[in-house]
Amino acid sequence: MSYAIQINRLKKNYGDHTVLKELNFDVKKGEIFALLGVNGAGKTTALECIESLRKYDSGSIVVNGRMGIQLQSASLPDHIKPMEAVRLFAKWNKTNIDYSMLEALGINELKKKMYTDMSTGQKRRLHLALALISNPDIVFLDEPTAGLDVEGRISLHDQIRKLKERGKTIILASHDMAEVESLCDRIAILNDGNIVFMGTVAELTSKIRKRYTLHIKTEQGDKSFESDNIGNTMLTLLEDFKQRGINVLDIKIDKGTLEQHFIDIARGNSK
Ligand SMILES: Nc1ncnc2c1ncn2[C@@H]1O[C@H](COP(=O)(O)OP(=O)(O)OP(=O)(O)O)[C@@H](O)[C@H]1O
Repeated sequence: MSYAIQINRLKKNYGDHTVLKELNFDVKKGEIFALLGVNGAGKTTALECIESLRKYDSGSIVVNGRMGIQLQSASLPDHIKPMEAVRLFAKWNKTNIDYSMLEALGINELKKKMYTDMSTGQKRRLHLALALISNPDIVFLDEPTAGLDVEGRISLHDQIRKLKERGKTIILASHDMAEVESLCDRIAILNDGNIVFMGTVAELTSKIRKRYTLHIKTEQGDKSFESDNIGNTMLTLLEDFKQRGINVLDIKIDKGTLEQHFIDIARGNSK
């Protein structure tokens, strides 16, 4: 197995607040890997430790490859134009400009705009282009599509998938389960400084397919029941209502969504 990133017992405190409690995980070469968690779970801190932007207290981080890091929003001067930023980054990285990559990300269309006049989506595309200037092996994205409209998200997701096709490893932080479901090979969910789930989206999905909520409306009122075996539960309940002479007016079945399951796990409510 070939790893892009190996994290071993990574610990990070801010003063007496322990944000990462001995995290262990690996990112395989060529995969799209997501760190998920609710606000404040420690995703950005973990990414910044791996990116060498932040010191950590103990543990080890091994990175096998060159890193490209997507900037946070509003991190360029207001009056810089996209190609000025691209040339600056190319110079810093001592590399030639890959015009086909700029074209693919639609940077050419933005030529005349100043950074301050660009939309959120345009800024994110530029940030991604700048992260890719050095032709990195591993690309770090912190909430890459936050604040984008549907079209912007689809377009950026396409670009991220193309990076994977070109053999890049992508590690991203997100709290958007839908984004992760459509994009990622594996995910780690952070809660209170620990990894509480690690696996593929399919593995996470397979857990929730079993969870149902049955809502039954009767003449005596409404009741809800949680069940892993919807067939048995429904038969038992209907038999019980029949024996007690209660008239059932309506039945509704909710399947747990990935989003709900993620929230349960991320908040530590999972059974
Ligand atoms: N420089 C800092 N000094 C002190 N505490 C910090 C610092 N940066 C982050 N924290 C705290 O560490 C915890 C984790 O923050 P972090 O930004 O890593 O979380 P996150 O999962 O990325 O959150 P979000 O989804 O809101 O971006 C939070 O409680 C935050 O307040």
